[in-house]
Amino acid sequence: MTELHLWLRHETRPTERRTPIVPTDAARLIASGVALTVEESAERAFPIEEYEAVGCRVTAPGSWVSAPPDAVILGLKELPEQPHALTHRHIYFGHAYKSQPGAAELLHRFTAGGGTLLDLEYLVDDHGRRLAAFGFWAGYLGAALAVLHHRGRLTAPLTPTHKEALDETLRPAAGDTDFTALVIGALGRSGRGARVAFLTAGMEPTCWDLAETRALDRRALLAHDVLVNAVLATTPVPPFLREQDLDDPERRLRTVCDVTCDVGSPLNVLPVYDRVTDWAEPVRQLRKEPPLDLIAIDNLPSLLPKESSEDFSAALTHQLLDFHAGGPWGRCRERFHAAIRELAIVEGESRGD
Ligand SMILES: NC(=O)c1ccc[n+]([C@@H]2O[C@H](COP(=O)([O-])OP(=O)(O)OC[C@H]3O[C@@H](n4cnc5c(N)ncnc54)[C@H](O)[C@@H]3O)[C@@H](O)[C@H]2O)c1
Repeated sequence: MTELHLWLRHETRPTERRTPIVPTDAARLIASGVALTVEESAERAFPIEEYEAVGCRVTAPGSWVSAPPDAVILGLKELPEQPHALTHRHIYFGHAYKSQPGAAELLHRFTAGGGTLLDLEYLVDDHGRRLAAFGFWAGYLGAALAVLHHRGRLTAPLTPTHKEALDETLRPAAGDTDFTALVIGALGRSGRGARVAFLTAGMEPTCWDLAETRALDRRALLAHDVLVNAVLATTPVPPFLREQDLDDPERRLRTVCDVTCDVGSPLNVLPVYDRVTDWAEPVRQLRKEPPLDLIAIDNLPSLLPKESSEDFSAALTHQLLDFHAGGPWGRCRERFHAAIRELAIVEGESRGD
């Protein structure tokens, strides 16, 4: 029996319909003794009544700011800008440890209030493997959008949907011509999702992972019609595509979906574009002749909010049922304290202390 009080907050992003805990897992948590408060949310893909029915306490959106001090606030994406000082423990994707824009400001908010960030990206097992992630659905959607675009069936703006409806559009139709596809990072979560989507679309992609890119065969890469990049780069490697490859008249490649979206990072393996695309305009033309179109959307799983939430929630619930000071949560806490120390050093140096 754990004495955890979780507070599931409403997401402030208007397009965010996902949630880290779905009602069936809320029931599991409550059955194990967790107190669960859930904020109402018009956007969440799961109605509040389903949480209420399994014993959650329901409260107003944004009321976490006055939650009891021992409550652990749970969400996915960014916190609102107010209040400035963060006093609680917060579980969510803070994007604050890689010098991202706004990272230092966020860490200052935590130090100002004495709160703690338990960043979901850093919830890892003893081998450093992520314990809860949305990667599979990112890859699934990335490949699905690439197929639909390549077949001339992608309509914008994109809106959240269900897997059955998406799969219906993915299945090959009369008049569709065959094409070849390559998934790089094929052994990872996103890569596996991409492979499953291609199979649903009636095709078997070429699959590359670390072993196949060690001595990169760019000619073979450019000989595919569609590329889905799903790598998680941790060290710089030679780029998969360069500007001169885009101008290569022999290039067969026509559609690129960059699930990785590492734009501007020194680890970017596709340094041939400078900004992501979005739901309103999912596709950008990188070259007219020979044509090359890019899809680089950084919130792909939100397009299948129900399925991606269900998977994520199952994995996270498993960890929340074992919420204690050590293990994966202890590592999250240590990572947070390390980030605070690094920030103090960097700011000390920049002041010339
Ligand atoms: N666009 C989105 O909405 C979205 C959502 C979730 C994740 N992502 C991104 O997708 C990427 C993959 O995430 P994941 O959860 O699948 O990671 P993962 O760790 O499960 O898989 C990454 C795979 O890439 C492979 N890889 C790494 N470097 C490689 C290289 N040089 N050549 C070939 N393969 C290489 C690894 O071996 C691994 O199999 C990450 O960059 C992540 O940030 C994007």
